[in-house]
Amino acid sequence: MATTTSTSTSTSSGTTAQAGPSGSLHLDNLVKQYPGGASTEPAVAGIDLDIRPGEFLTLLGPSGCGKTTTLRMIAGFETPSHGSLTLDGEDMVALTPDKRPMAMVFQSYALFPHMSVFDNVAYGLRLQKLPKKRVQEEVDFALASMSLTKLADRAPNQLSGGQQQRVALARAMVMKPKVLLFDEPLSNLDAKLRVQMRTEIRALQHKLGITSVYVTHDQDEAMSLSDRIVVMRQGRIEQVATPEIVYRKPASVFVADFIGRANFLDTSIGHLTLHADGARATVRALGTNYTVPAHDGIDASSQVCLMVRPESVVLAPAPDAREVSGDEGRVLKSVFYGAWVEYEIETVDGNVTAVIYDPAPGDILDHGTFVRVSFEQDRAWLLPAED
Ligand SMILES: Nc1ncnc2c1ncn2[C@@H]1O[C@H](COP(=O)(O)OP(=O)(O)OP(=O)(O)O)[C@@H](O)[C@H]1O
Repeated sequence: MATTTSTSTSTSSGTTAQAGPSGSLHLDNLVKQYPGGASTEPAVAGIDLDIRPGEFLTLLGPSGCGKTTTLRMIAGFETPSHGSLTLDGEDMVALTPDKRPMAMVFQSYALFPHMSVFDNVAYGLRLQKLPKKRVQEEVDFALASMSLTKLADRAPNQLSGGQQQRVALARAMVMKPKVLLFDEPLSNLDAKLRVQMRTEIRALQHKLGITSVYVTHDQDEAMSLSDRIVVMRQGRIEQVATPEIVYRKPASVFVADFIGRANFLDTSIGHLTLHADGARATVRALGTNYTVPAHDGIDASSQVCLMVRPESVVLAPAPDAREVSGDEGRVLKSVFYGAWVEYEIETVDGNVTAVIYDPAPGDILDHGTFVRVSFEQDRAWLLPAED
């Protein structure tokens, strides 16, 4: 494990590991119960995950759901109470963090304050007693990759937060780990820098092809960085899928609510059919019948709710409408954000949020305006209802 205090790329036999196309992580029923009494729920309550070589996987979820504990078990900073963890078939649980071919990037950067940028990045390689020339070459390359060459002689306290995090990244990548672990690395940076850094992290990870596990509670970060997202809830996995699937076909109301914004409309199933590309159900919503894609965990008698993302809501003029009924609703609120307008509309099924992108000049609906409200049925998603 490459951190400020230890090194990476050594295997259990103590030999130097070479970076390769491998990096297949397997978590099997991983449990962590912190000491604190039998009634306490485990922090991680049985996680199964196959992380593919070169994959960028993000653990996402609300505070306290067990993301960091899972990452720390992978790193070796926490010992699992139960379950197994292997990397390319080799048991990791038996190995101390310094023996795991992994490197971690922390939220706090964790740089040595008394060392220059160059020495911070060179630290792990020197511990491995690599020849001086090789250390120079490897560090030069890592610094150049992170646009840090000109800052090589500076101390960490002479750098901005973004630059310090770049040094931490360079220090991790120079060790050529099989797995890179990220613990909310961008949380201390301002919003603009976070966006810039995540682009850099993704580009670097693509280039190096190192299996990466990233912890965040920022859904934009998860969506923009990940090959797959693991949404966690109370120590368990709620869904593992690509960002698009997690957004369009969330496994639960919890996931739908956590990722992006959504309207949830109470409805019931009129008819349910199975197709090659999944289930479809006819439902009644906003005074109209729709045929919508449906979660495969529901049957004709399930209690369901319909997820409609705000950008899938369609508004049309309703000049003759005088009250909220059928598909006719009334604008309660409109907020202009420049690239889009957000409306809150009173409908027969409760208040609905609609987002209209690129509104025409002068085309913003006033409070009290009546509109026909519908949605793009292929973009809706029928889910099991949740309390
Ligand atoms: N060292 C510890 N001892 C006891 N309980 C702990 C310890 N570390 C974490 N916990 C508890 O385990 C649960 C999961 O914590 P964890 O830090 O893994 O969550 P998280 O999803 O990373 O949260 P956050 O986003 O706030 O960092 C929480 O209930 C937390 O209070």
